[in-house]
Amino acid sequence: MSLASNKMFYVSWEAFHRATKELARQLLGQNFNAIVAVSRGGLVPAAIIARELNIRVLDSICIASYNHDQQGSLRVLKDAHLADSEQLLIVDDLVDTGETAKALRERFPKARFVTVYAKPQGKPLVDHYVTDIEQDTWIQLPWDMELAYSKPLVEGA
Ligand SMILES: O=P(O)(O)OC[C@H]1O[C@H](OP(=O)(O)OP(=O)(O)O)[C@H](O)[C@@H]1O
Ligand SMILES: Nc1nc2[nH]cnc2c(=O)[nH]1
Ligand SMILES: [Mg+2]
Repeated sequence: MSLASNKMFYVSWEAFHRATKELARQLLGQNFNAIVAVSRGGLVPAAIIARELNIRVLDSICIASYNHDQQGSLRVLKDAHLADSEQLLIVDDLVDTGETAKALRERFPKARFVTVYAKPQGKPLVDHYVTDIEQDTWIQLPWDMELAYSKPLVEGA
């Protein structure tokens, strides 16, 4: 989707931390021994989950497919070196069309794949997620935003 739809879901750092901790809670007891973070968006939730589940082994796979909100062809810029296994957890911030998730499923068929946010098209590809987001809504993540002055309502838009 594109920002042209105007529907936004704004996520604060606190909300992102809370949702990611909830994701970690869902994973408790599953005995993961390593994490692959899907860079860049998956780096922050991967660090939070690693802390909550006391996982000390992390690697990254660097994938780019969007230039801001425009989806392009998917490029793997750097692969991960950890072996595929059922104890391996793949972490990304969100799943949208599912194209990134599909590539990860092919690369790591045995691993579990989790995201914090999921839109309907990508949802069937994740093992766990926390928050449903409509397909036509753009998720604004905290690292892409800054605090800004907001005009009082009486001054009009
Ligand atoms: O389900 P999809 O339609 O494939 O979209 C999901 C992917 O898009 C974003 O990454 P992006 O490619 O923008 O790179 P980034 O993580 O570096 O921001 C997001 O972090 C997911 O990895
Ligand atoms: N920040 C952000 N990145 C995305 N990549 C694919 N979909 C999205 C989205 O809704 N928000
Ligand atoms: Mg990403």
